[in-house]
Amino acid sequence: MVMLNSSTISSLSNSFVSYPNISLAHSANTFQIPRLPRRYFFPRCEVSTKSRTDSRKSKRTLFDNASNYLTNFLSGSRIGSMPIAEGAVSDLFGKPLFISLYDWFIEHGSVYKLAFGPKSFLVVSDPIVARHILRENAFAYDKGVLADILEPIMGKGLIPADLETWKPRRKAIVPGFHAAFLEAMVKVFGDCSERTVKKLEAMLLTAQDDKIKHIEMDMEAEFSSLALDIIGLCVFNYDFGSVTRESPVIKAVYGTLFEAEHRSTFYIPYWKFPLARWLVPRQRKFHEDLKVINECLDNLITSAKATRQEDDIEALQGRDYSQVKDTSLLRFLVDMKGEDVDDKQLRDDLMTMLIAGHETTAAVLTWAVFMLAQNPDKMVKAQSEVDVILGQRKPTFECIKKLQYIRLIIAEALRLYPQPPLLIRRALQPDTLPGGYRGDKEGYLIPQGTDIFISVYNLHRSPYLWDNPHKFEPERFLVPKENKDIEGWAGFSPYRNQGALYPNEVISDFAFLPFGGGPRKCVGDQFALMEATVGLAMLLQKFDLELKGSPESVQIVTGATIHTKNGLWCKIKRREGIQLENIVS
Ligand code: HEM
Repeated sequence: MVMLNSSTISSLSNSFVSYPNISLAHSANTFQIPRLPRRYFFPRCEVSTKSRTDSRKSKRTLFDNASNYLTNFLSGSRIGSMPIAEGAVSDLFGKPLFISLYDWFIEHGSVYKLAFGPKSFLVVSDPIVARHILRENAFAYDKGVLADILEPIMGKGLIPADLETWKPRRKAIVPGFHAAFLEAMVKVFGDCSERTVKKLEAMLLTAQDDKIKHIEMDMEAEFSSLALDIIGLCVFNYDFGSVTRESPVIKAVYGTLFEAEHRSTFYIPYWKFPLARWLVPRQRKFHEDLKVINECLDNLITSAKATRQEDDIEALQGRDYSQVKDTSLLRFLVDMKGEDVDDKQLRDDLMTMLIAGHETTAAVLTWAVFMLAQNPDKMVKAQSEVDVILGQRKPTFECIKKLQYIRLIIAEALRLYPQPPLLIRRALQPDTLPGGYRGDKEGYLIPQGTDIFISVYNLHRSPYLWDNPHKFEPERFLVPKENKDIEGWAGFSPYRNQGALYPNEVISDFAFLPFGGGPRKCVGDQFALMEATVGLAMLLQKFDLELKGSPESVQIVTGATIHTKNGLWCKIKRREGIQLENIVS
């Protein structure tokens, strides 16, 4: 998934959006975008622990109130009465945008307007408003600037697709993630995770020869390879084998991901300049990478179409999924239609899955290990569960159902580090947002073209919705959160009472929405959750993990996902008494 950060905010103002000027609440000293020194034009922002000054508060003057009033009057809407976080651009640098948005959420409330220069953005950290935008009035919004960034890479794939393209494609793709398919995919998750485990084991054995008891590994890089292999096999039945080797296709995939990330974090939409693709070296490389992947995907599509499996088609049409031999999504999409699917559309769909499903899952595993390493008691608890449920076996679908604590660790990692931390929408028509739980109870009328960030990060760490919001407590999902104060929010019911394997946005009434919600909710949610559960369980089955340095030394950067600046370096030891060679299916 691709998210926006500070500099993309600026690129929004750079023209590809036609947006009514809904805020006049900036003054000369806050409108600094054009004067940014060049050093700010870098793609990533590091977290800074430096506390923010309160200077903005004092800048809220009569002028603000007047401009609020004027905006209100001019737009004929109530948006002007919304609290405003007005920014000096410098506020946004030195830490990721989503962290700044959290500070402003605490200061200004759960729906506020972020005014930068001539642009305003609504920042939503309210479950009732999020539910309205994502579910109740979902088709009144599109993906706004996100679609502009992703379209050159994903074409008309599901994420950037306009509503007309999206509807039939979503209908075609969703059955490919049917429970019976997922059950079959669990085997792929186990086989791929086993490769990672064996790689670590082989390195440990070599180290042992030199009397070294542990190895030091960047687990973020390992999870990235693991997730790439899994997505390749499950989506288009292609074995990248990236855990153990490099190839031009793998390099091209990483190159493309890097470019997607760079675009999401750069000030100027440079890829839109007419000659950029020939003149700018990184653009040339990007187009070469894209060509390599597209050729690979085209070959896979041609081959899938040429080898249509009659039995599989019958089984698919009779919904007898257990009889289907090739469970990859590509096979499903080709066979299910029973007729030629437009190759370009198919390629866009596959490319979207590749990008949407790769880094996101790798990031969940990364942050789960990061948190576990700081909570050794919880690591021991998780390992005990793995020992009891799995012993020395690889997980099956039935085992996943029993690995409750591992599942909750994955959910808790997603709560603390949602991927992406912001969801992006643009109003296609005027809309009335419901009243939030803090601030204005009457809600706001927003004009067409309003750009919105739904801050999943803020919702997941909201002190109004969670006890100890910043603490790693997987057990929290077992306890109901009674709601006495927030009108219109149903509160939180324990996930297991609802028959769900994992907590979700429904049981938390949009307080926990790691996969979004409503019609454009992630199609791969169960896939990703099970994949992460299997990967984590198999790692803990064999190894103890410790952070190599202090937790503070693991710096956060944002791009496509929340990830680390220099990797998640861990010390890895084999667990006492565990013999890796004994893994059985
Ligand atoms: C932990 C891993 C993952 C996370 C956290 C995640 C998160 C999300 C989120 C938040 C959205 C909604 C975006 C929005 O509303 O703007 C989304 C959409 C989507 N995701 Fe995922 N995702 C993950 C894994 C996957 C996987 C494994 C796949 C496919 C194999 C996938 C495919 C998609 C697609 C196609 C969409 C667009 C759905 C639509 O617009 O209809 N995701 N994802």
